[in-house]
Formats: sequence, structure tokens, C-alpha cells
Amino acid sequence: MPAKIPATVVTGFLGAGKTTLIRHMLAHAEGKRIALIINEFGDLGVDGDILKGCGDETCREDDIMELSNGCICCTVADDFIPTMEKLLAREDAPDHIVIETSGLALPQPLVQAFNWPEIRTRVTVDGVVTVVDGKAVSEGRFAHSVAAVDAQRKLDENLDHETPLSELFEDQIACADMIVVNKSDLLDEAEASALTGKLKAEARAGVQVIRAAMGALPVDVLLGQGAGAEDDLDARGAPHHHHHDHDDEDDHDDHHHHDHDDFESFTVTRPEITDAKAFAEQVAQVIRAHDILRLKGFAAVTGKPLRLTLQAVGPRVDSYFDRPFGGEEPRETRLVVIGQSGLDRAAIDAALRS
Ligand SMILES: Nc1nc2c(ncn2[C@@H]2O[C@H](COP(=O)(O)OP(=O)(O)OP(=O)(O)O)[C@@H](O)[C@H]2O)c(=O)[nH]1
Repeated sequence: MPAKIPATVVTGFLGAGKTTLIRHMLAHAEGKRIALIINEFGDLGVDGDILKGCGDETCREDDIMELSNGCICCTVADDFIPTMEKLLAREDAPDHIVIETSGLALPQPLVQAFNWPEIRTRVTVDGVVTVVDGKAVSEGRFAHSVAAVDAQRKLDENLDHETPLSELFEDQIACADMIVVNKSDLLDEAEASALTGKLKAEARAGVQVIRAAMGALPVDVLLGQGAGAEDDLDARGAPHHHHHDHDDEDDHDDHHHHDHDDFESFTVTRPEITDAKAFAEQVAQVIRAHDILRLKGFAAVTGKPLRLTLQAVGPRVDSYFDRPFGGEEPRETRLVVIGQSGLDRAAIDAALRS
């Protein structure tokens, strides 16, 4: 029987730097043929677009596959398994498969999907890499008190003090084989080592916690961990028991909860903008006013042939020109907005289009 193809799951909260890390890995793949599967939250396909736009000859467009928008544990049979099978049916099988989960997904259901008979015989989960936004966690912007929450939970089993954010974070940490404290360029030494220590204490025994800036890690560090995670799910914090109201019919295992219901995303479209800097400030203001978790997309700037990529994680907005607009592509501005449920869509839409 041919050896199983190793697959690495890259998980981590919204905006932690998963796409950046993967982009670096593809650009420094050292001859490894890596196929990529992306499961994005929000309907704009920004991550896929950023990766496809990287222009590196080692990452061919047809090596990048996108799963339809949605939670892997709901769409495993209809979407994930067929995508994997398509990939495995190719003549030139990849050396390694990398799967980027949505920033709101739990890694456990995905790892579990590798136990499907069609997949299990041919692929193994080489490792789960959890990317952490070092700056956001240090600032307590989410998962502000994982330890405190844990202590509370231990005191009273009947209480559910968890917010969806800290719950997701805990699940992503519990499933990790390697934790990447990313954005270390924004941390001082004391912050970085405090966070590293805290994460080591929370992770399973022996999990490596490493620092990175812009996800720049050697491919050999990230891949080739040989964890066989699909055989070891129980040790990886089965998702919390938690009721969910995903929809009326409950056709999932009870222990699958559906945090993504607590989040929503929508797209705002507007014509060209005139001033890139002023627009970035406007975006930052809207984010602060409406508690938006993540905003990303592309803008057309009057007089500029290149497309402006906008990326905001919390109130920090990054923007850069990435590539010319394609011939068929409309010169317009499209942004995907992600936040906890209850966003005032009309107000956000108006504020971003003003
Ligand atoms: N300063 C700094 N910024 C970073 C670093 N890594 C990523 N970023 C920026 O953080 C933003 C989000 O990065 P992504 O790689 O898109 O994050 P992601 O986890 O893929 O985001 P989602 O797919 O939305 O969950 C981008 O603006 C990146 O340029 C880092 O190490 N340092």
C-alpha cells in the first residue's frame, strides 16, 4: 500500500496570521509539492485570492482548493470528502496537504473527518498548527482570561462562563501539536515570554510553542511532525458540551457545538475610493464604533492601477497594493466584515460607503 499523504491543519483565530504563514510556507517550500485546501468564513474568498495572487511558481493555482463557505463538521460529506477525493485522484499527488481552517472553526471536527473510511486509508493528519495573534491575546482582546474561565468552570460545573471567543481559543489550543505565537514583532520580550509560558501550560504536554513574525517559519518546522492526530482525538479536548441552535433539526453528534452561529459576516461593496490613507482611517473608526472582529478585502483607488488589499484585525488596519486589476475585474471596493452576531449591518454599510 502506498504511504499515506501527510496533511497539516492550520488553525487559529480570525486574523491570527494563518494565510500569511501559509503564504510564506508556499514561497519557501523547498521543492515540496504542497496542495492547499481553504475553508473560509465569509463569502469573498479573500484568503484564496491572496494566496493565488502570490505569483510564486511553486504554488500553482490548481493546487489551491476552496471549500464552500461553512462549517466543516456540517459539510464534511458534501464538500470536504469530495474535495479530498478529487485531490487524491490526481495523477501527480501532492507531497503534503495543508488545510487552512476558517478563523471561527474548531479543528477537532476537521481532524475527525480524517477518520472517514475513504480518507483514513490514504491520508494522515501530520499535525495541527495553531496560530495565535500574540498581540491580541496579550492585550486581552479575546480569550482574555482563559485561566480565569477555567478556574471558574472548575468551581462550578453547572456554570457556563465561557464566551464563544475564549471557547474557540481553548479548543484551538487543546487540539494543537504546535502553537505559533505570531506577530511577535509587536511584542516585547516580557510579553512574549509570559504568553509563551501561559500557552505551554494550557496546551497538551510536549506541545511546542514557538514565536514567529509574519508566520516566517521553515517548512521543515511546520511540516513533518508525524502526529497521526486522527488517532488521538480524545486527548485533544473533544469540543465542549454545549447546546447549539444551529437549526431546528439536530442531525449532528451532541458534542458538536456550533460557535459560528454566534458570528456573522457580510460584504460591503462601493465604487472606487479616492484616498487610500483616509479610507484606512475611516475603516478603523467603523471597526471601533461597531466592535468588528475582522475586516478584509480589496479596494480600487482612483488613479491607481493596482488593487489595494485591506486587512484589519481588531482596530489595526494594514493595507498594501498587491496586483493590477484583471481585465474582467470591476474596479470597485469589496470588503468582508466579520463580527459577533448582532452587527448593525445597515449602519456599518452606510459608514463604509460614505
Ligand atoms: N505585525 C504583524 N502583522 C501580521 C503578522 N502576521 C500577519 N499579520 C497581519 O495580520 C493580518 C491578518 O493576517 P492573515 O494571515 O490574513 O490572518 P488569518 O489568520 O489568515 O485571517 P482569517 O483568514 O481572517 O482568519 C494581515 O494584515 C497580516 O499582514 C505578524 O507576524 N506581524
